[in-house]
Amino acid sequence: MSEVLLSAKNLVKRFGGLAAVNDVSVDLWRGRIHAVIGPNGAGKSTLTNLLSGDLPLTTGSITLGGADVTGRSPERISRAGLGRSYQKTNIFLPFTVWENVRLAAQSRAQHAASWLRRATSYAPTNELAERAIDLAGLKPRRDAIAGTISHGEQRQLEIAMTLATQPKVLLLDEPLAGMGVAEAERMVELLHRLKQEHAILLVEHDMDAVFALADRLTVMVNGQVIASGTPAEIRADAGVQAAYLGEEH
Ligand SMILES: Nc1ncnc2c1ncn2[C@@H]1O[C@H](COP(=O)(O)OP(=O)(O)OP(=O)(O)O)[C@@H](O)[C@H]1O
Repeated sequence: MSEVLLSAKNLVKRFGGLAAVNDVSVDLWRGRIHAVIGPNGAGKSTLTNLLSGDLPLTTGSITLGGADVTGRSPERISRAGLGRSYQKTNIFLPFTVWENVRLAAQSRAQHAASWLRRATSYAPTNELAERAIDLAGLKPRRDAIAGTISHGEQRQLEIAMTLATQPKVLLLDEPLAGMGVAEAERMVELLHRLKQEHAILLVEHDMDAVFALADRLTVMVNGQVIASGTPAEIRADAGVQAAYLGEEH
């Protein structure tokens, strides 16, 4: 069933005199992919950093799963259900796919007395890791060393590591960057699968993928939203064509 999992209202981020994000509001729904597009410097990464708590807001508010998470640390926002994949990879290359995902799942399960627990009590963490690997389509590569798998598979691994923390909302920053055609197609299929259970915010430069995937789009230029709507509405928007899409096509 569709529901708003994340709601950001009137977000502003100023760096000195520059409003990198200027009065941006966005709702993320379970079952929908919401893409944010715009030219370089539009404020897409800054917006993502505000939603994840990696940057403090100047003003604005964010609710996640109904709870007000405004001003919370990235760790607390993550625990409240937000999962984020970073452009820069967090993968331990000498470890296997399984070990990487297991560590990600474990990082969430850890608490002060975890060193007292018996190995058998880690079963739920193992299950989480197995499920995340399966969902990310990496089962055949489960025991491969992360440094030996393809670039596309490493991006899938980052998503599996994010899924292992059981997020409700996924923020994906350029998941298709540097991918070949076949890898990109696989990632598009994966994102289609993931949206069934998650709300997804997608920042991506590959416009073919964006228009194939997005249910809603927000177009940013110079920190501001110049249009928001369905892919068909955005395609038909004269302002968007002039400000952004016209540059590309
Ligand atoms: N930490 C910072 N300090 C000062 N200015 C910043 C900082 N981070 C970003 N900016 C500025 O904010 C504006 C928005 O940058 P941002 O990286 O969010 O854009 P973007 O849309 O993600 O661009 P790209 O597509 O190139 O990644 C730019 O003018 C950038 O120079």
